[in-house]
Amino acid sequence: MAPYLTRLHRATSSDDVEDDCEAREDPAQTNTMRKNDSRGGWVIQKFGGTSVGKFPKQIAENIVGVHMQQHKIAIVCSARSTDTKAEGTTNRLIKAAEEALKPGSKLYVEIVDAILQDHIKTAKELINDETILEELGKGIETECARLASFLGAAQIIDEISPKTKDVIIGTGEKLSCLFMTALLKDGGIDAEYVNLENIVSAAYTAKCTLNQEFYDALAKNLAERIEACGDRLPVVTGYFGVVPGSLLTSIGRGYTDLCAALLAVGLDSDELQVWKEVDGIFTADPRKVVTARLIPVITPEEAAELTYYGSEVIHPFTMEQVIRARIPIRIKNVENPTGEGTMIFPDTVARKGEETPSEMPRHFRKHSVDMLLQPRHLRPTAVTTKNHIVVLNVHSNRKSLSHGFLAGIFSILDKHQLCVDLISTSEVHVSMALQAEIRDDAVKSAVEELKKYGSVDIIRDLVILSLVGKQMKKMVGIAGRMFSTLAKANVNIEMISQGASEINISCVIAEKDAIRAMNVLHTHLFTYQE
Ligand SMILES: Nc1ncnc2c1ncn2[C@@H]1O[C@H](COP(=O)(O)OP(=O)(O)O)[C@@H](O)[C@H]1O
Ligand SMILES: N[C@@H](CC(=O)OP(=O)(O)O)C(=O)O
Repeated sequence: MAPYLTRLHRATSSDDVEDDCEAREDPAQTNTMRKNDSRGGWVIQKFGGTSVGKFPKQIAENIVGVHMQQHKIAIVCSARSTDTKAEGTTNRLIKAAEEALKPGSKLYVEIVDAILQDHIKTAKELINDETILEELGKGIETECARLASFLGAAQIIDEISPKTKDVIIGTGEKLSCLFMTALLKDGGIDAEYVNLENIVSAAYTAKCTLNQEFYDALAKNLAERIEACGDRLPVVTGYFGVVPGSLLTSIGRGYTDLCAALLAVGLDSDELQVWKEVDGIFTADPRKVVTARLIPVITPEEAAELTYYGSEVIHPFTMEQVIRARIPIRIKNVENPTGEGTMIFPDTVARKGEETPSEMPRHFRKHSVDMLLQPRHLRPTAVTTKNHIVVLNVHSNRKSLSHGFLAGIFSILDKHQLCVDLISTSEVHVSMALQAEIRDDAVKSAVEELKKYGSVDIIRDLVILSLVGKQMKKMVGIAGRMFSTLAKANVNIEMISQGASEINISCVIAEKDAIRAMNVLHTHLFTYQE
């Protein structure tokens, strides 16, 4: 048995962790700590897992500590990743859940122990105050013990439902926030750990769907919980409990962004800041295109399109919530806190079918008049690629009418939970591009079933290459220039899709050509055309 399981005895629920933290507070000490009592409005700061893992001191001292001079701050954190997200706590927790389902496997105990050791080691390295460190150690051990017994129970009953999986991954955000709360207190900031695992009532989840009504109610609950912190700085778990459907299946990875967005809405914040390890949104992935430039302002539609097509800068649900409430989102870099970052900002022109806003939203008036006045040049906003794509080509055997043909194909994809990123059809032929990285078994099973509609071929090792930009609808011939530029660079195009969205032109090309294709498009299409 892992050492923490023998040492831990009393606490079985995470409420005990919070009770412990409350009970041990020394009033004399908290009186001398810095308060979250600025007269400015609320700013919500979201920190991703790799930022909390790599730069916790920088966050506490140079970001939270500095911004609380001007604003009331609430921070929302994801589970720690000390190196990459792929090796981070959330992925380890998902692995632990899978292992628990293997009869007799005890690997899940080792994974939980590794998570525990990792958090304890970092705590010891960074926290100086003995009392704060001891309290944090207990909190970490309690959470890990609870998780181990939960996984043990799952192994006995041989079942982990999607909701159980949500509870398991939630441990990552709880550990991360216990740690950040302790670190802030150690640095003299009066912080309060806010565990959201019970913020959604079970009654609500049973009868509701994940719709706007649900988000509105949740935003209100979140705001009430944060207001209850008074002048303590809230450190909020990006995990917000069991939601209708399940967190992983209905919202997906990156849910902390959405949590921060709802909090920003509930508190009617001045700004939502999403802190990352990149200066903001660039005209192309800066790791792949060295000449990529930082984009100062981008519309929510463009940012969402970039996220769907491979530049995963922000969870797309986030934008909708925050922009509905007309709150600006700013992407900023934890390694360069004074940089301006990228502002996600709706233009004042109405979208199709929507009313033109009669005046600039309140928060924008204050922030960005200068930016709005800057001329926008006629050029695409960004180029992006989405990796690990397969294309399925289905040629009908003409045994059903075309409407039945497409309906049948989509019901098979739905059954295997496969999501089509791009599609191109004729009456008897359909080509679909989908992401197959973690769903390869599902793709294989779907292909077998699709054969009843005709011959199916599958092409692998592809990427979707997309040009994204609001200005493109005014740029006559942009699609032609995109494809002729690719042709001159000898890049073969497997499939084209244009027109589904007027701000995106996409095609599918071989993975081996991806970086070269992005670079030639960036060189040839991203120069100014006044
Ligand atoms: N257009 C883009 N602009 C900025 N970053 C991009 C873009 N496309 C892809 N990226 C990549 O997205 C990553 C996002 O930043 P990072 O803070 O590391 O992510 P996370 O918060 O998910 O850990 C960066 O590594 C960057 O290279
Ligand atoms: N831990 C979750 C939540 C999250 O939002 O992560 P990040 O902010 O690091 O993308 C995940 O890995 O999906």
